[in-house]
Amino acid sequence: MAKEFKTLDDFLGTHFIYTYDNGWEYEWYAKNDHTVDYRIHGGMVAGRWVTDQEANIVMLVPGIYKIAWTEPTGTDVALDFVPNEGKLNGTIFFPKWVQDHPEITVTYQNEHIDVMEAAREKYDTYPKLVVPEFAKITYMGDAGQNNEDVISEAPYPSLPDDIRAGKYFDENYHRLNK
Ligand SMILES: C=Cc1ccc(O)cc1
Repeated sequence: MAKEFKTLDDFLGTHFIYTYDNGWEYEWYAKNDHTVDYRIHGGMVAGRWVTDQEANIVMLVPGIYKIAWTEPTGTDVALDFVPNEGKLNGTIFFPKWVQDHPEITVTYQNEHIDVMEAAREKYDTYPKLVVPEFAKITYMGDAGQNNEDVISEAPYPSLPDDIRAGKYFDENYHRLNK
C-alpha cells in the first residue's frame, strides 16, 4: 500500500520524479524543512542540477504541501504537491534571459553561481516566461532528510528509469555504484 502523507514530517525527506503535462521531467528532493535539491531530465533546461537551494516549505492542510524559492538565475518557482493523489502543480517564472540562453543554466549550478549572477546582470529579465503546469508523480522514495546521495551526480538519460527500477539506491537509500 502506498504511504499516506498527513504531516509535514511525512513529506520532508521524500524524493520524487514527475513529468509535467508539457512533457518536462523533473526529479526533486525535500532535503529538510528549508532546503531542496533537484535534477532536470527533460524540457527547456534538461541537464541542469542543483543542491542545497534554500526554499520555503509548508503544509497547507494535511497531505498538501507548498514550496517556493527564488534562484541565483532570477528564476522563481512555486510547487504545490498533492502526493496522496500522485500529482502536483508547479509554476516556474523564468527571466527572459533563461528562455533566450537556457544552455548557460544547464550545469551543476552550485559550482557556477558567479556565471548565473553575471548572466542575470548582462541579459534581459523581462518579459518573464511563466510556465504553469500540472505534473504526474512517477516515483516516490523515502530517502530521509539530509541524504547527500539522493541528488549527487549529473543527470543522464537512463537515470529516472534506473531509480524507478530500483537499480540506483541500496536498502539504506545510498547510491549503488558510487
Ligand atoms: C527551476 C527549478 C524547478 C525545480 C523543480 C520543479 O518542479 C520546477 C522547477
